[in-house]
Amino acid sequence: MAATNKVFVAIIGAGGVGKCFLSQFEALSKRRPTPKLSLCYISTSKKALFSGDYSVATENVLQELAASTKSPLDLPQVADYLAAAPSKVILVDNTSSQDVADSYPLFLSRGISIVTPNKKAFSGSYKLWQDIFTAAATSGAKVYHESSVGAGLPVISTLKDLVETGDEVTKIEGVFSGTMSFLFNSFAPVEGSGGQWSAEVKRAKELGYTEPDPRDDLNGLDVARKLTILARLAGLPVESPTSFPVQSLIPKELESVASGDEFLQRLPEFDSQMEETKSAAEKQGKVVRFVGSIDVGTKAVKVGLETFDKSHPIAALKGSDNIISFYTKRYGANPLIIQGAGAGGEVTAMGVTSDLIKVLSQIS
Ligand SMILES: NC(=O)C1=CN([C@@H]2O[C@H](COP(=O)(O)OP(=O)(O)OC[C@H]3O[C@@H](n4cnc5c(N)ncnc54)[C@H](OP(=O)(O)O)[C@@H]3O)[C@@H](O)[C@H]2O)C=CC1
Ligand SMILES: N[C@@H](CC=O)C(=O)O
Ligand code: NA
Repeated sequence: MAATNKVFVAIIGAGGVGKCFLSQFEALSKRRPTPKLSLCYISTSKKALFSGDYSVATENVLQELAASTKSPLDLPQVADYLAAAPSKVILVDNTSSQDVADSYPLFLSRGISIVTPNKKAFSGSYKLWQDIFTAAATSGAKVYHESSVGAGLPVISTLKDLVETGDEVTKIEGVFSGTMSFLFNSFAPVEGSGGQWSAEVKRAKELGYTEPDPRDDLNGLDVARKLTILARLAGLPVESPTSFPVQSLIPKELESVASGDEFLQRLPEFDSQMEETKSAAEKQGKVVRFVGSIDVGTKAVKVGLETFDKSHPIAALKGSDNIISFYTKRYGANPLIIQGAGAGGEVTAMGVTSDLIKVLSQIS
């Protein structure tokens, strides 16, 4: 393959993760002069920066974006614009948008590679999953999504390595949500009395751990999406994240509130419900934690609350830590375990940036 001396990068989404990605991208561009990384498009849901000569300055890009009078292009227009670029293009999707995710087959079929922390494409319908990987295989464009599970922790790459080297994954289990980990570690700690449930939820949002709408974490769907992705990579064609049992921590009375903000405002009225769950575990000398598991043999996937002895590694997690155990034929009774921060802008952006580096090494 002829060496490509320039690669264009398009970014959709400039929120908590997107901002951290931008600063990592700028530093990477300085560290790695070849191929030259050139920003050619950036947008939020309301504003965009792009130009006929495919050149967008990275200096003060967030201020320029905020001041821009240009609206984002429609997704098919973005695909046309990027496909006509005079060199290879990598699209970075830093949104949680289903519409953007649904367009991956289009982008990939036009030769545009994708890196993303967005779970929606890989945990939507099984058909979307197949369309994405078929489009990539056909066009040769690459698609990487390490931060869609465990943020920057090497969860997806490890599972792919296990499968591709011929190991047999029998079970995957652990704590897959940075938000849920933070909430239970601070609300029901192994030592001390812990905080107020609703106040901890607000803190998790302020710290950038939650999904844009924190109800997507509390209803268990975020963990269900991650398990759907891992199950599919392990060889189970799970149809969707709602095709197996998922426990929601949304109080019944708040299921139909209109917005995430109203939900957060009213959540303190229901703190007693989580206090009861916590006390029931305490009476048995245990703590409660939100976990998930995939049993590959029986095809059973589940997500919900479980109680743990205080000495259990899951009970002893700190901050937003995830812990993910892979049980495989080669590793036998002692699983391969990955542990560390599972949410937060910088650690998530790190997974996106490292995916970008992987794609660069394959297309340039
Ligand atoms: N936060 C974390 O710790 C982790 C996050 N992730 C994933 O990373 C992604 C980003 O999360 P986060 O940065 O926290 O979310 P934010 O809500 O902070 O940012 C989302 C960004 O995407 C933009 N956006 C949303 N929809 C569209 C659209 N249709 N077109 C263009 N731009 C759009 C928003 O623009 P506007 O502001 O105009 O709405 C905003 O700039 C999500 O998929 C999340 O699941 C994964 C692992 C960990
Ligand atoms: N909201 C998610 C973010 C990472 O995927 C979480 O809390 O784990
Ligand atoms: Na990861």
